[in-house]
Amino acid sequence: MAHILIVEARFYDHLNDLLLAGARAAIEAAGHSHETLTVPGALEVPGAIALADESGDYDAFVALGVVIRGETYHFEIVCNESARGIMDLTLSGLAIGNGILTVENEAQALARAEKEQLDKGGGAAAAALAMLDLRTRFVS
Ligand SMILES: Nc1c(NC[C@H](O)[C@H](O)[C@H](O)CO)[nH]c(=O)[nH]c1=O
Ligand SMILES: CC(=O)[C@@H](O)COP(=O)(O)O
Repeated sequence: MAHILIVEARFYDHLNDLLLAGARAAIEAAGHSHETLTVPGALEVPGAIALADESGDYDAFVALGVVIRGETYHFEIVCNESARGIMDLTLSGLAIGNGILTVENEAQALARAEKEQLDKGGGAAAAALAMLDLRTRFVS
């Protein structure tokens, strides 16, 4: 059984609750355990994963959050830099699924966060487990 850390950027409570439900259901359906770490926003997710990995307590990570475009360029920064930070950690060998939504409005976020619709939380958990399988296969 693997132990998964879900790192959630809790910027929109109701949307995160939906993403968490999907991710947790997917992890439990696969027979694994999980715990959740909450950070303020998407920009803090890569650092939190890196710090948590230092503990050696986790086999894989699921990043969750919602970034909704506002009035300024900050949307691009938050989206691109959180994704880049997560990708850098992936390329360093961590098993991570990225379920940070980057959307134009709340309606788009809801459709993607709800388990009964696009279930991006569950999809990110599945991706993390797939990467863990690869890590187990290729890294002794
Ligand atoms: N606007 C959103 C943010 N912004 C906050 C940043 O992620 C970060 O926490 C802040 O800049 C302090 O370092 N974060 C989200 O997750 N979603 C947003 O819509
Ligand atoms: C995605 C964001 O950072 C956003 O919430 C910021 O809004 P604004 O660009 O209107 O300051």
